[in-house]
Amino acid sequence: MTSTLIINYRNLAPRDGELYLLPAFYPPTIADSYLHSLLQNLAWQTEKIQLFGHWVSVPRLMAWYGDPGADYRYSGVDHQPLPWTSELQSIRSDVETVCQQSFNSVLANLYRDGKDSMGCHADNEKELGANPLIASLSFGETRLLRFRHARSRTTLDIELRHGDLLIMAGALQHHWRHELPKTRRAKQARINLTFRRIVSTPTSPALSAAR
Ligand SMILES: O=C(O)CCC(=O)C(=O)O
Ligand SMILES: [Fe+2]
Repeated sequence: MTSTLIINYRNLAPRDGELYLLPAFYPPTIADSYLHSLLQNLAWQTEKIQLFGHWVSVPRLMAWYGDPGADYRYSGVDHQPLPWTSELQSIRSDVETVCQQSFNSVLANLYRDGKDSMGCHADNEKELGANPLIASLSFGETRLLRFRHARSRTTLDIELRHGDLLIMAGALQHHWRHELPKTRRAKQARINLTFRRIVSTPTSPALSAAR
């Protein structure tokens, strides 16, 4: 499954997982048009999470699209996907071709400026299966994604630019966490689309309550 990636691209992770960067997967003119239409057309929402008993807004906007039933739990909340837009479907198909894997959902993040961010986490939810391949597309402002190796504390910084595709695969989510730090440098908006494959969904209230 990841074999063509291994053959064609250099693995940027020094150990314990796979990380491939395909710079300018979309050339600037195409990336420009996606940036503008996704900004306009996706159902951007503020998510609230419970932190020490208080509800707080996460510092970014989000939207969740996918096949019916591809429910996903993030920020401690179960989410039902919105139906695919034709634009997201066409992007998905481009990403599937290079990844040689199908995706049934996409999480869209909008970082309005450098004050928006994402905290350190691993995409290791049960719904994603053991070694998920996650394809992450960037549009707009350049932002830094920082990986931290759990045991050695090694960090790995990757600059993500307009049109870049980053692929996380293998055992990466078991050993590394990642975050998108705030920065004073970023003035413009950045959109990130992370394509995922949900392999199992909560089937009973007991199961979803247990996670
Ligand atoms: O914005 C990014 O590049 C990271 C997004 C991310 O890690 C996620 O959605 O899980
Ligand atoms: Fe992530």
